[in-house]
Order: sequence, then structure tokens, then C-alpha cells
Amino acid sequence: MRVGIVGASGYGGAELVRLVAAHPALDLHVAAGSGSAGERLDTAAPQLAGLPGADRALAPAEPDALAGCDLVFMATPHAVSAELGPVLANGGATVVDLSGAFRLEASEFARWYGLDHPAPARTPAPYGLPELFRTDLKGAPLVAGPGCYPTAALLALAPLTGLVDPGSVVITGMSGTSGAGKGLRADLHASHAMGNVAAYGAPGHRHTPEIERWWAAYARQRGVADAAGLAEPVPLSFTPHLVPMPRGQLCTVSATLAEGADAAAVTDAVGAFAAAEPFVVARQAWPATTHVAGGNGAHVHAAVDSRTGRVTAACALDNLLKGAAGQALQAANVALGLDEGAGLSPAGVHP
Ligand SMILES: NC(=O)C1=CN([C@@H]2O[C@H](COP(=O)(O)OP(=O)(O)OC[C@H]3O[C@@H](n4cnc5c(N)ncnc54)[C@H](OP(=O)(O)O)[C@@H]3O)[C@@H](O)[C@H]2O)C=CC1
Ligand SMILES: CC(=O)N[C@@H](CCC(=O)OP(=O)(O)O)C(=O)O
Repeated sequence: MRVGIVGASGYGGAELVRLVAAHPALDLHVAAGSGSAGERLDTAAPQLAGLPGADRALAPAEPDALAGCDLVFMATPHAVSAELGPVLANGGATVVDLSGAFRLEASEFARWYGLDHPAPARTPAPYGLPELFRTDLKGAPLVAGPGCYPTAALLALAPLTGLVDPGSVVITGMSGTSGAGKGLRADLHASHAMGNVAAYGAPGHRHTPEIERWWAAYARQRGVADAAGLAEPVPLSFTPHLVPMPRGQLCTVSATLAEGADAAAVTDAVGAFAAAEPFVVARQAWPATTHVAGGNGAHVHAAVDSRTGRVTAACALDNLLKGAAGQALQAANVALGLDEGAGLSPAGVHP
């Protein structure tokens, strides 16, 4: 199957090049970029040097250059994905987008991203979190890759559906600096970011409505939305933090136990959820980013504080793999009817 990767010169796209090279059914057909178009792929992304085809020149990110691709990953800014994704899907390719372009209804997208959507009929696209929406992804022409924080938050929250009061949910997110992409920004400057931890973007980070929307959609799909208090998306608090490491992501969720729920129910739900999933591991200890870096795994754990009646749940993942490129490949495998785990491993690289 011929694959195009738009944004192959960026962090997420280069990870996709690496993953596709090890996939049994996929071949890299086109690697495209913008400012780096015309440059060698292994010059723009030297970590790829030595892979077959890494010496090719990056193509421009245009439909003509991507003609003939059966599957296209878009690891591009949301404004680019919103324009180009539908054109490629209309041309017959399966498109898996890593940006926020297709995760929300067009009206919500305009509100949170400040942009009128050029293809509102394509929104929201099937949400590429196989653990929650596997059935919706089968045969999907265009998949909305989840944000990295929503992936970790939703994998921690999903088993708690019906066991916690949704209005009490407080999420603390922590991301390594690669979560912001390869562009230079003042708060990513080494003199500021190293030896520093700081919150940013709260309240009102654009991953907030994404977590709210898809948690409620998951509860509806399981037929428990009314009982879980999720008939509609419920506003929750989300605060991201930038931490001084290149990759890795952790979300910690705190919420009040619902009436009738207890610690055993929480442990059982988290264990059962993870046991059914090839890339989710229920740990008996608090997850750590260092154990998931380099793999497509998500480590989860939850505990109840009987003193406060609150649950704390956490999920750690690699923002560039389970939070972006790995998850996109997992979703593509499902969309195309391939083995969901093809080309992916839950194991991380440590230390
Ligand atoms: N980093 C992360 O942890 C996560 C990122 N995402 C999302 O994935 C997408 C890619 O992120 P990431 O890899 O980090 O970003 P990077 O900034 O590292 O890379 C962006 C890529 O997009 C290309 N690009 C930029 N502008 C254009 C344009 N106008 N037309 C075509 N291509 C363009 C760049 O090409 P060039 O360099 O040649 O100019 C580059 O290859 C973003 O939407 C991001 O929000 C989602 C989940 C997690
Ligand atoms: C550290 C950092 O800046 N992280 C990014 C999240 C990256 C991501 O998942 O982006 P999209 O939703 O745009 O795809 C942020 O907070 O905006």
C-alpha cells in the first residue's frame, strides 16, 4: 500500500516515516514538506538517515505530488490539514490527520481555533482513538487523530465512566517540549524551558472541548451516558504544563467518586479496560513517562483516597507516538482493515 506523509520534515511526520519503514504492508511513496520541500528527507530529519529512501527529496505538500497514494498521513498545522485533507480524501485516499482540524464540529472548531472551517461537512471526522471508537474507524475515509493530552486524559477517564461525577473532574497535563513541534518559541528556548516547570494555556486550552466532547460520545456509545451524567459534554478543568524533557506526556485526573462506587470498582474497571487493549497497560504503580518513551504504549493506574472520596487516575504516554504518530498508524491499521498492531510495539525504550 502506497503511503504519503505530509509534514515528514516535522517531529510527528518523521516518526511516521520511521514507523512506516517497519510496517509489513506499507511503503513510503511520497514524503512532503513545506519550507523544506526540495531538501533531502534525511537532511531535514537526520535521525532517518540510513532508512531506504531517506535520501529522497521532500515533495511539495500539494495534491498533485500526492497522487497515487492509498493512505496519506497529514502531520501538518491544522489550517493546512483542514484545506488539504478533504481534497485528498475526495480523491480516494484514506487520510489520517494528526492535527486538530477534524476533531470538533465546525462551529466549535471556529470558536476554539479561531478559523472558519473550509470543509464543515467533514467535521467531526471519526476520532482516531481505537480504544474508545474502534468500530467507527473501520473503513473511514478521513480520521481525526486525537491531541496528545486528550489521548492521555481519555485513556485515564474512560474506565471511570459512571464511577465519578463528571462535573468534579480536574485534569493536570504535563508535556515534554516536542509537544509543541519543531518551531522555535520563546517558552521553548533552552534557557527558559530547561530547569523549569510552568503551567500554560489555562483556562481555555483547546484540548478542553476535545476531551469533554469525546468522553461524552464514548459514554453515549456504551449506552451509559444518562447514568454517568454524560448525556451532554460536561465542562471540566484542564491545565497543561511544560516540563523540561524532549518527549513524554502525563495526565493526572482527579474526580469525586460517584454514589455507590468504591475503590474495588475503580480498580476492576481500569484493569478490565486495559486487559482488552493491546497498547494500554494497567500498572500497579503510578505511570512514568520514561517507561513509555519510544513505544506506542499507554500506562494507566488509579487509586481512591477514602479520606476525600476522590479518585486519582493517571496515564503516561509518548506524545510523539501514542500521542501522535503511533496512534495515527494504529488508527490507519483499523481504518484499512489491517492488523491493528502492525508496525507498532507497546514497549518503550528505557533509560
Ligand atoms: N508534537 C506533538 O506531540 C503532537 C502534534 N500534533 C499535531 O500534529 C501536527 C504536526 O505536529 P508536529 O510534527 O509536532 O509539528 P512540526 O512543527 O514539528 O512539523 C510541522 C510539519 O508541517 C509542515 N508544514 C508547515 N507548514 C506547512 C504548510 N503551510 N503546508 C504544508 N506543510 C506545512 C512542516 O514542513 P517544513 O518543515 O518543511 O516547513 C513540518 O513538516 C500538528 O497539527 C500538531 O498540532 C498532534 C499530537 C501531538
Ligand atoms: C507542549 C505543547 O505546546 N503542546 C501542544 C499540544 C500538541 C498537540 O497535541 O497538538 P494539536 O492539538 O494542535 O494537534 C499544545 O499545548 O498546544
